[in-house]
Amino acid sequence: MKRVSLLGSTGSVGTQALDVIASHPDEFRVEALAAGSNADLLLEQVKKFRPRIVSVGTREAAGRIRPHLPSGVKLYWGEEGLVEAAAGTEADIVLTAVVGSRGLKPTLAAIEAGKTIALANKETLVAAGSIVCEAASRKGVRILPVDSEHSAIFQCLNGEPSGRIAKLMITASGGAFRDRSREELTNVTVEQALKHPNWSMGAKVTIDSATMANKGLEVIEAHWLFGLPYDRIEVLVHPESIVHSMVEYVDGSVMAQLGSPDMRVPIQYALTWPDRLPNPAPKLNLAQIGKLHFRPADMDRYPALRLAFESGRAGGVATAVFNAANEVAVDRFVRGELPFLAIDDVIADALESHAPIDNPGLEEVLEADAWARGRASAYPHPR
Ligand SMILES: NC(=O)C1=CN([C@@H]2O[C@H](COP(=O)(O)OP(=O)(O)OC[C@H]3O[C@@H](n4cnc5c(N)ncnc54)[C@H](OP(=O)(O)O)[C@@H]3O)[C@@H](O)[C@H]2O)C=CC1
Ligand SMILES: CC(=O)[C@@H](O)[C@H](O)COP(=O)(O)O
Ligand SMILES: [Mn+2]
Repeated sequence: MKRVSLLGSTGSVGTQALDVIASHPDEFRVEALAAGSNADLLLEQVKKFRPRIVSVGTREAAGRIRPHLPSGVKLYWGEEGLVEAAAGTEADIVLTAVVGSRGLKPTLAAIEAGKTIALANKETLVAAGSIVCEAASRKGVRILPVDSEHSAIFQCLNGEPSGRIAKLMITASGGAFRDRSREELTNVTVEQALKHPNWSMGAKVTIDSATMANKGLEVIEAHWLFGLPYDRIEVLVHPESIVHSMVEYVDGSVMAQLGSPDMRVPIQYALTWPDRLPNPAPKLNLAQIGKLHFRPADMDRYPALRLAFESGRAGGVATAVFNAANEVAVDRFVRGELPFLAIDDVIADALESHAPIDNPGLEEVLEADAWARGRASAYPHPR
């Protein structure tokens, strides 16, 4: 039986992870659940999965949930609560499914405590890939990908050494506005941007899909997970989201992983690896789908993707700046403070004006993240 701590249990990945866990009750036991403010759903989850530790985002949320918790369940809140849920239990594996670079400290704490990481929270690797990977390798801890593309690559690699890989091909749906030109994006609404063509996901990653900042984050995530330079990571627009990514080997052979666009498959694979178990996701019917399409990603159409490659190549704190500026820009777009196209401008502005630092330590990454948040928050509101 694997013992699991789940960070972000009330979100899209979190709830699907609990579906997977509930469908294999003899395989998993939930040690900790951490969420932000959705106290009602968290309480339901606590009653069903009986974790030993629960954490919520704020003191207020803790006050709301406290009177209803079963006896014996320890309650924490805030950044320290996330760290406690990640590292303060007997869990074997920590599934990190919070949004944003707030996942960094708990992930590092879990690694230091020797836990296997099932990583959905890609922003953590983007903000501090070298620090996280150094810690994981020093502690002998595995980071198992949950993100669908990285799970696909992990499955295609199947343990092959990196010397045999020619390149990674990461597929991208093209997001909510893939059939529009850039000129047609001037007045798009939040509601339109939240309509992903293939996946049902949380708001932030759905907006990131529409700008392709998500693919940019995933390119950087792949660089750290699989150790390939950026010129051997390619992005292909694949509108059907059936091929989740591919690996080309040095002999020209290409391995692809296919499946219905359903996150329960990669979530479960990270939890059961190296084993596989039945999964309730709909099975693929290729005869019904008939055709699959691929085209190169246009960096002028999707500046956030170009900026992600540039920040990845620049290294140091540039990717932390890219990520933090994007988080703030998306939040400001969702709150109606900025137009959709300004998201790219906010990221570009932060990257142009940041102070580069090579080989940053954790404090320097956190400072760069905070600086970029301040810069992006002050980016002028259009008249
Ligand atoms: N959704 C998907 O299919 C995929 C997502 N990912 C990645 O996985 C991560 C999660 O995405 P997704 O599930 O869509 O996001 P959601 O927005 O659906 O969920 C986010 C989770 O984080 C919790 N949270 C928010 N603030 C805090 C806080 N301060 N402290 C603790 N928990 C907090 C939320 O709690 P609450 O709701 O209670 O406030 C919620 O449980 C992201 O990094 C995303 O890029 C990767 C691949 C696919
Ligand atoms: C399901 C998943 O992994 C998301 O990150 C997905 O990749 C979003 O789709 P696109 O970014 O390809 O639109
Ligand atoms: Mn993905």
